[in-house]
Amino acid sequence: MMEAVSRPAIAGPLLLIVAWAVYQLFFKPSALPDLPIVGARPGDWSPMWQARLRNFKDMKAALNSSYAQYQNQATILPLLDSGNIVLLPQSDTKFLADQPDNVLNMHDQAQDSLQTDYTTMDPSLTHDPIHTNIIVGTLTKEIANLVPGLAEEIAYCFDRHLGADPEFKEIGVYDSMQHVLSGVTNRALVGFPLCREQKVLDMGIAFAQDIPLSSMLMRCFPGFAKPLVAPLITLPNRIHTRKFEKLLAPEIETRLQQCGLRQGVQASEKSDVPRRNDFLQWSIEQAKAIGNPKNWRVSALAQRVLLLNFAAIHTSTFAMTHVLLDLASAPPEIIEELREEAANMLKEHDGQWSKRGLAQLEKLDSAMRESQRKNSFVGLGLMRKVVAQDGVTFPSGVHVRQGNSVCVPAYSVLQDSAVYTDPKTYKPFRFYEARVSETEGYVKRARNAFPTASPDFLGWGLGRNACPGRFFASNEIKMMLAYLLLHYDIEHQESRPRNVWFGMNRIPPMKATLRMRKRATA
Ligand code: HEM
Repeated sequence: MMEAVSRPAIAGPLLLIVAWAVYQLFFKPSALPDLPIVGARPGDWSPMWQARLRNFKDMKAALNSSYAQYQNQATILPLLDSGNIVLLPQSDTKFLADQPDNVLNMHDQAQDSLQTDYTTMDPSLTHDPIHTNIIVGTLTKEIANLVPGLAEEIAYCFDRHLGADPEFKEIGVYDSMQHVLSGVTNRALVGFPLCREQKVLDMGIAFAQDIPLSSMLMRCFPGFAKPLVAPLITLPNRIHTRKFEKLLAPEIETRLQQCGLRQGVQASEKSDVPRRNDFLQWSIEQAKAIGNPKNWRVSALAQRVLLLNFAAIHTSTFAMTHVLLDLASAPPEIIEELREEAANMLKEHDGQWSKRGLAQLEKLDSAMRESQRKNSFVGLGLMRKVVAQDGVTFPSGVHVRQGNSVCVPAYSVLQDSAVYTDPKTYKPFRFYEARVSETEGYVKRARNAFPTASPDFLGWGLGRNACPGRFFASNEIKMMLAYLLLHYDIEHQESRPRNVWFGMNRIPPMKATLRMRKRATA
């Protein structure tokens, strides 16, 4: 062993790596402002590194102690896999959300956090995120037209994944909701019948799982080592992407031909070609309108669908899992009240699901928002990279230099008794009651609706980069929940299983189960 290490070919690079690590640890000049370090203790030999380890072990304690000790002051939050982040006080939230992309940049930050230059197969797609424009514009506008198809898919998926057993049986909440959401979401992304192809859905779910895992591993390596380790770490991402492309290719080719985007084939004028109304179709039309052939490559179109599977499926599955666990352990009359609200709405609309009908489910909307308040996966809000050459001075007085990352407390505000009374209790009608007491019209009432992003509620982000899929997600989840409550009984739970922290995010207990049975009447 020692003999091998003493060979110049091994000793040379080894020495370089050790020198680099020592420099990074002890001698590199800090670009960070001089602020209290969350997790550091007097007498630490390397406050940043020891704080990183402590914060990694107990993120909740780190956020709680920072918020309690330094509520009106910025701090440094050292994280094991994401470096040292400047945690600004909540009072800086609005300023942060209002800054343009050339001052504070969300995409640069996401590139760092998700390592998209390595974890996605075609990084040019995330550098030119035109799919986000479709989500902000077309998807949101088309919700009303999509609702009937989504309702059909919800019935199909619940039947498939929860079954029709009249006896109570144990259901893995996270897994079953992930499968249902994958089917329902892909109805809007790729349409019927592709959304019923299990292999398509499996690849979407697998890719959505690859990104967090591979990005976490990639973040552990210094820049120079990333290209060396990436081929191994991201092998599953590549396999799932290629399989997904292959599965979608025939459908994409057909649609490209219909749109006249294949040489020698005229756009189809035939009236028997059904008008598709899904994300894939909008992407092809968008590509045609932009006029750049790189956007209508089969791989580009398929990978944009895959990116949205990543953005949509985990987040919505978390939300659905949380609200089911919350409702199962709330007093049983809550479910009865929500069921009655849904049944009355459907009766009023001749048994048909519609966007207008869904908007009437204000109690259910409130139960969903309250569940997000209690459980949102967003531990740190509005994570942005400082890109302005001269850095940024925040209203709280701290100056942060270019290249550093900033964020504001999200979890801590959602749990703050000065903002939300009795924050530890799940109060399903908290926001409904606030909506009912808002006397000044639509805008104020909308403030308490599930998809509303606000400085006190950062579960969707805030400002120009706030989640563009939130209106779709909120209708989709609401319809799923209403359907589930109307068609299934959920056995009451004495206590709610606890959430877990995964890095800086909070996630539901993945293995939690609930007992459910199909109801005789709906
Ligand atoms: C309950 C479900 C969801 C939650 C809680 C959620 C939450 C979020 C959050 C916190 C962000 C970052 C915002 C920021 O940093 O300011 C985000 C971004 C994003 N979300 Fe969602 N999301 C959900 C569902 C969806 C769905 C269904 C879609 C698409 C159909 C979607 C598409 C996106 C996209 C494309 C971005 C990036 C926006 C950009 O690049 O500016 N999300 N989401």
